[in-house]
Amino acid sequence: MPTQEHIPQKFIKTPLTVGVVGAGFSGGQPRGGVELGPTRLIEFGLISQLQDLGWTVDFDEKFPNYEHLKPKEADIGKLKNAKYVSAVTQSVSKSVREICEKGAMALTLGGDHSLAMGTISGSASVYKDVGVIWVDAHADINTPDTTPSGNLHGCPVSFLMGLGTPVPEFSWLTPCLPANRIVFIGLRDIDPGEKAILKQHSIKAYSMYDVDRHGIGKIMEMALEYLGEDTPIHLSFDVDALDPTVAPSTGTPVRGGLTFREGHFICERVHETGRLVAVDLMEVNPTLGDQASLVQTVQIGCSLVRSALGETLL
Ligand SMILES: NC(=[NH2+])NCCC[C@H](N)C(=O)O
Ligand SMILES: [Mn+2]
Ligand SMILES: [Mn+2]
Repeated sequence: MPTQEHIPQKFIKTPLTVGVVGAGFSGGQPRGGVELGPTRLIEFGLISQLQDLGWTVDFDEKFPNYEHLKPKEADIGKLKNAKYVSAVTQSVSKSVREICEKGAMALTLGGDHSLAMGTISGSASVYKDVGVIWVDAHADINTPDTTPSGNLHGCPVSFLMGLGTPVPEFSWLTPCLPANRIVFIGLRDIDPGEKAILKQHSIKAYSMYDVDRHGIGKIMEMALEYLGEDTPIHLSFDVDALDPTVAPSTGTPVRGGLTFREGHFICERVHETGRLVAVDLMEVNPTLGDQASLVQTVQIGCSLVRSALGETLL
């Protein structure tokens, strides 16, 4: 039974359907455990919570297992696991595209943030003018040339934009995200090469300084105005955007992050536009920290998704 009335959705067909991609993949970074994110989110009741909000949930109980895509020689130069990341994100891209083609909302549960190469290329193949709201402590815009770590979860945005030296193994990923179709919110840990890229391409980015200065309400109005009135929106939410006291179980925590309410407000405000077409919830690593940290982080993951799909306080 729907517990509340829905804001009219401009791009999603009724009856409202959400297609869930459980992307248990950790190859874009070195810490194990983030591949268990989707399993835990679902164990904590996410599917039925979305049904309670009135959504039809299209979800294949058996998670896509990506092991069979794992090549023997995975690295390419300093890019760690690049062949593996390429194969998995290509598969995720197809899943997200198929969901969007049906007029359903695509919800991808990560897994590490390299998966966004797949999710955003998938949504952008259906919605050509999609605007991305990227909520993260990090900009994830290192190129193969600038990455200090070689971890591809720090690189998806540059791959989607086609920046830096092309990597032949990623030739399936044609640039689909112009620099003026993304807004960052929550940044506070940017590598020098990333800073230069953000400047050079005049990319719209709100750091935690900006959130403190203007307040999250104003930041969201500016972000939405920047992307335009009619544009479909893809929300890519890295749980490490939240302060580590709020969401501790994540691989690259950075202090000084978004509060519980600021994180939820972003999701609520995006829902309210009626133009959300895809959501990513990334970097929940239920193996980091103690039991209380795990429960707290997984629960907040579920509630962020609910807010993006229409849960309201009143
Ligand atoms: N999705 C993330 N948590 N990304 C963290 C990236 C950290 C760092 N900038 C790197 O390139 O390695
Ligand atoms: Mn991050
Ligand atoms: Mn990220």
